[in-house]
Amino acid sequence: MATETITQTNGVHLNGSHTNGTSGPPPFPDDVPIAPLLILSFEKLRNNDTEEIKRLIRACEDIGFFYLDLRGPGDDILEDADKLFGVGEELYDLPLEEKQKYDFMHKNSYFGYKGFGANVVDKTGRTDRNEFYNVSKDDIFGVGEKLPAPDVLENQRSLFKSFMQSSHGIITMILNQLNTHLDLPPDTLPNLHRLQRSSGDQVRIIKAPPQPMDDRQTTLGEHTDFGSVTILFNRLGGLQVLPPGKDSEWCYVKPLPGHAIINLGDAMAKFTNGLLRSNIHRVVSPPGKQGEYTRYSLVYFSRPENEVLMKRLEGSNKIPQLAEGEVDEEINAKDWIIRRALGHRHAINKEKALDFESFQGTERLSRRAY
Ligand SMILES: O=C(O)CCC(=O)C(=O)O
Ligand SMILES: [Fe+2]
Repeated sequence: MATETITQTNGVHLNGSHTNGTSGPPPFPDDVPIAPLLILSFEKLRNNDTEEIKRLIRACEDIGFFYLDLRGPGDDILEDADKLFGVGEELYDLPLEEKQKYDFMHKNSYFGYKGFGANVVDKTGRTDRNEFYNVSKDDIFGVGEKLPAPDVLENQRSLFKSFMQSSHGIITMILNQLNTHLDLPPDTLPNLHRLQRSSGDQVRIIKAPPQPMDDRQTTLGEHTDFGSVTILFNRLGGLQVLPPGKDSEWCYVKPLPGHAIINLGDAMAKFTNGLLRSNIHRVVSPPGKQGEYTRYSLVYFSRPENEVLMKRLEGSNKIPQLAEGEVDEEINAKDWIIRRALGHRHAINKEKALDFESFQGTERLSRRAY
């Protein structure tokens, strides 16, 4: 598929709007529980709008998820995202044997392809219902190993580079705002996430086909993200978050055209000893009639540079002390992410893949009741 023709698929404009009432996926239903996430403006945040920054802090402390309205200053990344959804469709149309050539788990790498059902999603041993492909930022920026990739991806390196650069820019802005709020020494957080240094940053493109009506299971098991800040583009529903609180229930995150969904990961919870929240989420079948359609999603995961330790940061009076007798594990971001990302791959872990505790990130912190 040529890049010029990928702006429209199944009657749905890839920015999420419905273009005709007949052939495209139906709108997100209005009778399912929806997470009340704050909608923040990229424009206002970048211009240091005081009220918007307060809302950012509230979102990062309370639930660790928010929408970011990208329209205007983020039009470039919105366009890149549209194109990458098209690239994703081409990628998953490749024959399975071709895609499997790019599964690098046996080399202890989580970059490249993960086949349908390759991860265990719960303690009973059920497996996931999606395929995904991780493209490494270090590879695209020439600061790490160049991995083999299919032509549909090789031919789009400049598109990946542009999308990664914009994503990294948005994340740096968010990290700067959090750095100021936390009273950390200037640039502490951005300096742990430099674009030209080796890290586990990656783009992920996910495909989840429609599931049979009578057998709809979790597509992507519940988890917290492994790194720092995640930027997510959704077209169809299916993402759910478990808000804080003892009796809380899973709520859908409704996709909004022109907006990204942003969430914090384990590193931000570890750096701030739980002051900032890395919230549990999962993906299920898209709700209502959307469940009859293939769900693609696009993600940028930012992670601390490889050698950064996943522990409470020094230098801020706002970050709570560790509890008496508590010590942070001495593990760097690289090993943390490998442990979490490859832990549930049953082909390399056999029965160990069911030992969920040993691959946990900050889920327990996320489950804390207020
Ligand atoms: O597909 C989505 O909406 C979310 C994916 C996700 O949570 C992940 O890949 O970590
Ligand atoms: Fe996630």
